[in-house]
Amino acid sequence: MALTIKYLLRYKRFLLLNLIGAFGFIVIELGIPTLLAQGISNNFDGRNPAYMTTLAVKMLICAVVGLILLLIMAYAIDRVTSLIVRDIRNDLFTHIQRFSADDYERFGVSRLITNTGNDAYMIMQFLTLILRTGFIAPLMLTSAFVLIFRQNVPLALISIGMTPIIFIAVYFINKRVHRLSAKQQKGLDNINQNMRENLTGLRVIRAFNKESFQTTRFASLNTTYRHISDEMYQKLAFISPIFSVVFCTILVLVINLGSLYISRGELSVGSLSGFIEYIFHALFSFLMLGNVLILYPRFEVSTSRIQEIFNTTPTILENPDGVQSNEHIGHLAFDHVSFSYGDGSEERVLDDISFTAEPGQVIAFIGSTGSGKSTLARLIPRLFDVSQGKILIDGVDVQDYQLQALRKKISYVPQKATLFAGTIRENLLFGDQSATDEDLASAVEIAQAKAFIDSLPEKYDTVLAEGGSNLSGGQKQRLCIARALVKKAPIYLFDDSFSALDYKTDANLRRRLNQELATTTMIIVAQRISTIRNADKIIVLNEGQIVGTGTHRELLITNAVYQEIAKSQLTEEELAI
Ligand SMILES: Nc1ncnc2c1ncn2[C@@H]1O[C@H](COP(=O)(O)OP(=O)(O)OP(=O)(O)O)[C@@H](O)[C@H]1O
Repeated sequence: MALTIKYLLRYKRFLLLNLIGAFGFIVIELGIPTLLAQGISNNFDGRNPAYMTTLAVKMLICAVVGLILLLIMAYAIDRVTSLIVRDIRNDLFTHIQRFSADDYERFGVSRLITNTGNDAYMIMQFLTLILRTGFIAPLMLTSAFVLIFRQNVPLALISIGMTPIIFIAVYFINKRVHRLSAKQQKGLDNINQNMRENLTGLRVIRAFNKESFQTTRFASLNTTYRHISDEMYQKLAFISPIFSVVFCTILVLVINLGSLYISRGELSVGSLSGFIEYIFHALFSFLMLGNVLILYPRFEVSTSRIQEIFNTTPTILENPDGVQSNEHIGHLAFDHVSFSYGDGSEERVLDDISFTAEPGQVIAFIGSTGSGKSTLARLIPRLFDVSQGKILIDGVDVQDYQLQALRKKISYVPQKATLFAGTIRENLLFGDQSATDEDLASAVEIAQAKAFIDSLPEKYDTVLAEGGSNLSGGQKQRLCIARALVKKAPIYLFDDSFSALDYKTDANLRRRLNQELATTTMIIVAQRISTIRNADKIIVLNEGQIVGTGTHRELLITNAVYQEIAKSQLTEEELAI
C-alpha cells in the first residue's frame, strides 16, 4: 500500500478533484431521498401542488449538481489511475534496466514482464475502485447513519447491529483469497514463461517433433491456473449472498418494527420510507466497501511483487562520484582478477588472471569450452563485477568510472548476436545515434555486410524481425560487428563474434579490422585458431586459469593445451609453420 500512496501523492490535485466529485454522489443518493421523504410527510394527500413544484425543482437541482460533480470525479479518477500506472511501469523499466544478468536470472524474464503488465494493471483496477468508493462509501455511510439515527434510534440500532456479520465473513474469505491470489500470479508467470519459451524455441520444438509435448505442458499449466482461479472466485462468490442475506434480514426487521411504530403513532409513513432509503444507501456503501475488500488481496499481492523489484538493489552499482571522462587511450589491464558467479561463494570461473593490452594490440583468448573466455569479456564493461583483483582501463579501476563513461570506452560484440525489431539503419545507429550515412557505410564495408545489405530490396531500410530472425546467423553477426564499429571506441571486444562466418569472410573481416582499428585495442575471444593466429598476444585459458601466453608460433612450440587445440584444427603444413 505504501508504494501506491507514494504514487498517489504525486497527483494531489486530482485527489482533491476526486474528493469534490464524491460529494456529487451524496447529493444525488442522499439529498433526493431526503426531499422525497419530506414530500411524502408534508404533502401526503397532494393538496399543496405549489409545494410539490418547489420540491421537484429542488430535486432537479440536486440531480444536475450531482451529475456535474460525478463527471468531475470520473475525469479525476481516469487521469490519476492512468498516470500512476504509467509512472509505475516507467519506474519499473528504468529500475530493471540497471539489473545485472544475475538479477535478471533471479527473477526470470517472464516474471518481470508480468510485473510490468498484469501486476501494474491490477493496481490500476484497485485504484479505480478505491477512488470511486474510497471517499464516497465512508461519507455516505456516515451521512446515512446520522440520518438513520435521526429518524428512529431503536430501528437504527437493529440495523447497525447486524453489520459486523459482513465484516467477519469478508475477513475470513479474504485471508484465503490472499494465498490463492499469490498462487494465481505465480501461475501466470509460469504461463508467460512457457509461452515465451515456446515462441522463441519454435524451430527446435518442430525439429524435435515436440509440438504435442509442448501443447500438453502448456495445457497443464493453464489448467493449474484455472483451478486456482476457480477456487479463488468460488470463495469470493460467497460475499455477495452474505450481503443479501444480511440486507434482507435488516429490511424484514425494520419493516415489521416500523409498522408497529406507525400503528402506535410513533413514526410517520414518510419517516419509515426515508429510513428504508437510508438503509439501502448504508448497505450500498457497505457493498462498495465490500468490493474494495474483495479486490484488496489481489492488489496486495501485485503491489508486493512490484515492491520486491524496487527493493532489489542492482548488483552492479553506479558510482555517482566516479570518473566521468578522461583521455580515451585504450590501455587495459587485468590485475590478479578472480571471479565466481552468484554471491561469490561458488566455484571460481576465473582464477588470478593478469595481463595487459595496449592501444594498437590485438589480444586473443582461446581455450576449451567453459574455460571462462566469455566471462572474462563480460567483466570489462562491468556486466558482472570481479570477485577479487581489479580491472584498469586507462589507469582507472573500472569500478571507479561512472557506468556511462566506462561503457563509452568499450565497443562490445557479444557471443549471441542480438538485434532489435526495426530497420537495419536503426540497428546500426544503436552504436551512435549521430552517425552519418557515410559512417554507417564505412562500418558496413569493414564488417563485410555491404554486399548482403545491397542485395536487399529495401537496403538499410529493410525491417528486421524480432531478434533479427529474418537474417542468417552470419548476417546477424556481421550487423552486430558493424554496429560496434559505428560506436568508435578505444577498446573493441569481440566475444566469439566471427564463429558464424565462412573462412574467406572471416579473413577479409580481420584484414579490414586490422587496417581500420590499427590504433585501438582489440580483445578477441575465439574458438578457431585461424581467427587469432596473427594476434600480438594469445592467452590460453584452461578451467579459468591462464596456462599460456605468447604468439601463435611461440605457443605452438611451448604450450601443450594450445598444441592440442591447434592439432584438432590445423593441417600438418599449417602446424609446421
Ligand atoms: N550466468 C552464469 N551463471 C552461472 N554460471 C555461469 C554463467 N555463465 C557461465 N557460467 C559458467 O561459467 C563457466 C565459464 O563460462 P564461459 O561462458 O565464460 O566459458 P567460455 O570459455 O566462454 O565457453 P564457450 O567457449 O563455450 O563460450 C562455465 O562453467 C559456465 O557454466
